[in-house]
Amino acid sequence: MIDLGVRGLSGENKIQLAAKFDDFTLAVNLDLPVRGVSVLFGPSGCGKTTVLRAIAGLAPQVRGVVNIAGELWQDEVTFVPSHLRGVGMVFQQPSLFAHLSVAQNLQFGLQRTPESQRRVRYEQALDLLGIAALLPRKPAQLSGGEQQRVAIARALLASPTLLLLDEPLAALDAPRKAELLPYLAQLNRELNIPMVYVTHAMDEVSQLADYLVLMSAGRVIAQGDLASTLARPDLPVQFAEERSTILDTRVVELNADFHLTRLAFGCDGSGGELWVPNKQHQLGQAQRLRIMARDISIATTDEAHSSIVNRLPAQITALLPTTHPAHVLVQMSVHGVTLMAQITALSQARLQLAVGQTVWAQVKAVALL
Ligand SMILES: Nc1ncnc2c1ncn2[C@@H]1O[C@H](COP(=O)(O)OP(=O)(O)OP(=O)(O)O)[C@@H](O)[C@H]1O
Repeated sequence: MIDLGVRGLSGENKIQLAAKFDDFTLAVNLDLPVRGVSVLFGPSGCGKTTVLRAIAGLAPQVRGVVNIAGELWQDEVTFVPSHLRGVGMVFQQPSLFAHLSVAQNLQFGLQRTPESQRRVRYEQALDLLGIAALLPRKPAQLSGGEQQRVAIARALLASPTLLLLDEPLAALDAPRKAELLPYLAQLNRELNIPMVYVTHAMDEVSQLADYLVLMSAGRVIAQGDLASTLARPDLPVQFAEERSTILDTRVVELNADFHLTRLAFGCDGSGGELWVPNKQHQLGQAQRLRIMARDISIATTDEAHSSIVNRLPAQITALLPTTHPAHVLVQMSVHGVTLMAQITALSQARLQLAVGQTVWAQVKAVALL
């Protein structure tokens, strides 16, 4: 028997799963927040879909405990059937009813939940996913991205307790994907429906996740809130390239002369500022950024003649080893906001960096999310 280690189930979204297939063993223990987007991220075949299917009640061969929002869906003696779990599912392929119009497909979702229990209004779903103009069309008359938006709206209209999304953007080309991502981010902000989202695309993770679960070979390698999980110095080698700082910033200046936008971050925007290329920004707008640890270099003086625009005064708070001995992680505080740079141990020695020292963090590239 597989030891599930089912102990101390105190939180509301506790998921402990175990399964043994031919050459694959799953043993995961998840503690997901009851709000926001939890992303399961990992390489192909690591077990993400199996976890999602088990949460949905579609993988009876996976044993364990599924306890969502205080409701026990599965344990050693209980197995609530899938249709009674109140989950919405969105897959890689939109799976709309081809013979029905968009409006009829949406009605199908709506009718799954009695009126008194509906938490998502029809107009709200149309609006959130921008599909009002598509209502009379049949799925064959929609682009892949439009079909997926309809599929998401249909799932939402059933007012699920939990929305499960299995690589919903994987079948789309880059422009369609870029078109759909903001809709997903908006759903998270506007609706109080927690989502578990499976992907192996890091751009989706950093744009959507509140909580991140890193999986490898049927196991959970790390889990926690997005920013602190991506910043962990002990990320195993297969995730080390993803090490980064996530910054929530606000647009404070639009510079037309150089086509740049100035972003402020930290408490009340007083933590520091970064210039990024213009991208239809609006003053006051919130903007999430991802800065890869390898894209920050360090100088011990203010290199006024450097071409790097973004130089932030910072204090070193920790020097940490990584999984590769050639590299060192330099953790720094910029007015209380933590930034992380990955440099070589050689540079650390040459610059004689030490905890407490004031340095200049030079940001080479910033990904706007
Ligand atoms: N019912 C099953 N019987 C046998 N093996 C299974 C079963 N379900 C899943 N597996 C195996 O479990 C492993 C994990 O599969 P899963 O689809 O969960 O991975 P994944 O991380 O979602 O991969 P991908 O990103 O490619 O979709 C695979 O090796 C798969 O073949």
